[in-house]
Amino acid sequence: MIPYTPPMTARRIPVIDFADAFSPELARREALAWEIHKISRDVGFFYLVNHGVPQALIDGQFDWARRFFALPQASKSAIDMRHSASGYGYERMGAQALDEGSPADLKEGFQFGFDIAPDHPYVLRGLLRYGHNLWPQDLPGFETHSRQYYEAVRALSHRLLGVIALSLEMPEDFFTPVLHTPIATQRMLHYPPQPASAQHNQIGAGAHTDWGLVTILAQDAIGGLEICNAEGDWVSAPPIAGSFVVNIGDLLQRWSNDLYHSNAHRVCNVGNAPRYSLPFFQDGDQAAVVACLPTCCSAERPARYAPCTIGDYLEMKVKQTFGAVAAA
Ligand SMILES: O=C(O)CCC(=O)C(=O)O
Ligand SMILES: [Fe+2]
Repeated sequence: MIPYTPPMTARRIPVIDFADAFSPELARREALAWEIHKISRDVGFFYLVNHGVPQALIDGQFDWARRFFALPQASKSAIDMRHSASGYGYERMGAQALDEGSPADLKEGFQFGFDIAPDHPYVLRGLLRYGHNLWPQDLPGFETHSRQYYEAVRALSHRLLGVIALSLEMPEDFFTPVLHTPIATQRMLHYPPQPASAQHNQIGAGAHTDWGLVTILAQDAIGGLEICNAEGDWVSAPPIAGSFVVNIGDLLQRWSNDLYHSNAHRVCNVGNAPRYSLPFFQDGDQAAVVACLPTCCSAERPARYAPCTIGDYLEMKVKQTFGAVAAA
């Protein structure tokens, strides 16, 4: 059992060396898990270095992001996510308000997901984020490279969730069945410099928590990501070359009975140059039920949430953050 203690206040986001995750020695993986345990109970955000994803692959994906967003608006609009039965494709500027009730975010995006057979029951049932990827017609090579990047980061998410399972005193393979047919979404985001005409509280990405299990974010050298710590202070997460920024999502917070924190964060691009980022969201299988882990509850600390499926939770969040803007 992991007894509850209140979160501490982070002033800066810690850097985790992930090399030991690849060690054949369980004791090394467990020591790493303990580091992740402490951070996840505190700020729920960390930088990951020595993560095993080749830098050339990351740099290449940023190059493709710049090329994609430089396409004519008509090419991007032709694959608008509203044309995809599961919400993949191009997200036009102002389509989403991540901070519910705030003005629309000052970002445009592109998202794609798990490559699943078109006759898979999840696709036939029209479930959110299964199948129906949309790719631009006039950007040869984009899909191939994006798929390579996706598979490398997806593999990293599996290893990370193995360590996270250990960190919660669960078997290392606890999440494996949940990762077989996942909602796993790669987003590519473009934030123009914050315009003088922005409305009150209108920024690149409004304050929000991430919804899934873990997020693995590559950010370029521009900066602008900020994270809310346990005291409610916003601390910046400046770019660190070669790192990913990893954070715990809402579903893991629920699974761990609030032991781990899915912390709010936001983006404001205050400089003069455009900012690009590549967040990957590992959310797990829509059918998986998220119910308090046995290691995270006790008579003194009963389960705080009713069990829910991953699919139901994500569908609610999509409606909240896209619905409000679409209706406006
Ligand atoms: O662009 C970033 O750095 C963060 C984006 C983000 O928080 C999100 O898409 O959930
Ligand atoms: Fe986020």
